[in-house]
Formats: sequence, structure tokens, C-alpha cells
Amino acid sequence: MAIEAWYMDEDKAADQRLPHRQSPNVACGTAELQSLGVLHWELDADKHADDPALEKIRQDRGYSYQDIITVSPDKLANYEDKIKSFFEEHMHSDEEIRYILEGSGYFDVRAKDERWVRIKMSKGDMITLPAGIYHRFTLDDTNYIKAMRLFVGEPVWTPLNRPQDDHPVRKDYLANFATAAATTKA
Ligand SMILES: CSCCC(=O)/C(O)=C/O
Ligand SMILES: [Fe+2]
Repeated sequence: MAIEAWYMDEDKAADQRLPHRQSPNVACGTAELQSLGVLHWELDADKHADDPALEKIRQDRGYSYQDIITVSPDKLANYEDKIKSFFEEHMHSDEEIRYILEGSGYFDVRAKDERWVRIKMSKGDMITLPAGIYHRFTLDDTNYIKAMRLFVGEPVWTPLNRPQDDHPVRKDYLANFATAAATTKA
């Protein structure tokens, strides 16, 4: 099944964990996500410990590191701070790769015209966000997600909060994906 994504509404007052769909819904398809550099796979999460399909992705893309993070009020140290930091608009100097093993949540990415696209992530979804894309993450109203984090080489989790106009990785992202995404604006 294709991943589900949609353009968000503008209701900044409502709980970030709600879907924030527009009415009627404005979908964002796989091709559009790909044009932003966002890739998706659907895997069998119950087989994650020994899965040739996962192994092939790891080999093909050079994902040499992996660990597992659980985000929930009772499982994650400094939960409130972490949740806040995940939801700050940011980028990374490397790809962000997440494979959902249990639970669900949302990744939001900036589209070419600066609108937020919300990507629904559930068990079995694996996603890569390219280096330099502005994004954020929130739990949904179930307040629980368990995800595998993958990385090429030694992991660097540091979020680089917007604006990062002069960061070479941001410049590369804009060049590679020819986005009209504006600069500055925090
Ligand atoms: C689903 S893993 C938690 C979110 C996260 O690790 C991250 O870096 C968001 O940008
Ligand atoms: Fe991130």
C-alpha cells in the first residue's frame, strides 16, 4: 500500500498530534514525495530481526548502523524536551532513516511551496528524508512509536534548526531537488 500523506491545515492552535487534514483532504502522492527526495518502503516489521528485504536496502544504501528508539511518555528519557525538539522545524547534515516497528506517528516535511506535508507512519513503514530537507516529527494521539534508526557510518542525530540558509547541505538539497522552498523564515 502506498504511504499516506496530505497537505496540512493552518490550525496552529490545535494539538500537533491530530491529523491536521484540510477539508476536503488534499493528498500528496508518492511521486510528489519523491520529488522532495522522500523515499518510502513497506516491510514486514515482524521480521525485522531477520529480513532479506531490509538487508537489501541496508546493503544498497550503505546503512551500516542501526538502533531502536521508543518514543512514549514512559519509555523515553527527557520525554517532554525530546518531543519539543522533534517538533522544531529542522534539518540534518545526513539522511534521516526510520523504520516503524510498532505504533504510529507523523513526519512533516516542507513542500516546494513551503506548505507542510504530513506523512503518516505506521508499523512496517520505512522512510528516508534527504539531508537538508526541513522537517519535524510528532507522535499521534496514541502517544507511542517504536522505530529502528539507521545511518551511514557513525550516527549524528543533531537537529539543525531552521534557518540554515548558508549550510552547504541545505544548499545542496535545494540544488538537487530544485525546490522553490524559501530561505530564512523560521
Ligand atoms: C520516530 S523516531 C523519533 C523522531 C526522530 O528521531 C527525529 O530525529 C525526528 O526528526
Ligand atoms: Fe530530524
